[in-house]
Amino acid sequence: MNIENKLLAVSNFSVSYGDGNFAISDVNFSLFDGEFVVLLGSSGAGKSTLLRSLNGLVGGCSGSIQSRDHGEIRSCSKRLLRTHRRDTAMVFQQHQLIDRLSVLDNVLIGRLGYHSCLRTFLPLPEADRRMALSALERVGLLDKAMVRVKDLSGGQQQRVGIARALVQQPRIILADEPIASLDPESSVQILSLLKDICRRDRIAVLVSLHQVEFARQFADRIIGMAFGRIVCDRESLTLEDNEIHALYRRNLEVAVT
Ligand SMILES: Nc1ncnc2c1ncn2[C@@H]1O[C@H](COP(=O)(O)OP(=O)(O)OP(=O)(O)O)[C@@H](O)[C@H]1O
Repeated sequence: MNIENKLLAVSNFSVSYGDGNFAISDVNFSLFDGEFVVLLGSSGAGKSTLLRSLNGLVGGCSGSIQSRDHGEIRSCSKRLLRTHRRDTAMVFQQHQLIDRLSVLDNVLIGRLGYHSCLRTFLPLPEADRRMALSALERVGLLDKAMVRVKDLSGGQQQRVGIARALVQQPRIILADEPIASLDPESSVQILSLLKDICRRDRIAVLVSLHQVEFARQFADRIIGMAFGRIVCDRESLTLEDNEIHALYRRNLEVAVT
């Protein structure tokens, strides 16, 4: 990887939620332009905490998260942090959409970071609406633009979440178990969409998953976590099955002893 393509560098990063335990412990890794990285690890390994930390959403941290574009995000100004969050879109397991709003209005929420608070009380510019419609076309939901989100299936709702992320025009997409509640067919559709965005738009995607087979199928690189630590970080093709299964065995062994 070319070092100039390094979007984020995470060094000696730890998180404690204040109970004396570390949810993340001394983590080091980098994220590069246009790569598709899967975070694997059993429940409680620290995947969500890590993803949320990269967007400056978690307190109780130590260490460094260095952004190529915005510098050290743990100590940057509020203005820079807002820009970093705009450049770092999130896709959530439970979609985090507003049920009573239309699909289009939910996607437009992704544009709010480009406007002042006052401006957001007015209808957003036509250019934003055009961008939102084009994002909906890309995720295959243009015909649902005026439908309320609550009337969509789980897979369709997740595609709205991805369209909302797209209109942020991010450099990075962080997706926290985006297929956790979906059937296998919808899961493949969502991961294929994220991979296509990653490849065609050169947006780095960091996604946490529990499905080892999907990690192998889609990831350029797999980062394995156990007990808040990174225990492997390799190109997915070079990772042996036993290394992946060891990630899950560790938890089992602790549970049994
Ligand atoms: N808000 C919180 N307050 C206190 N502890 C927390 C909080 N959120 C997470 N933790 C703890 O931090 C550790 C890591 O949790 P995290 O949710 O990051 O793991 P995960 O790998 O995403 O798990 P899962 O796959 O089940 O979502 C766990 O021990 C969890 O109990």
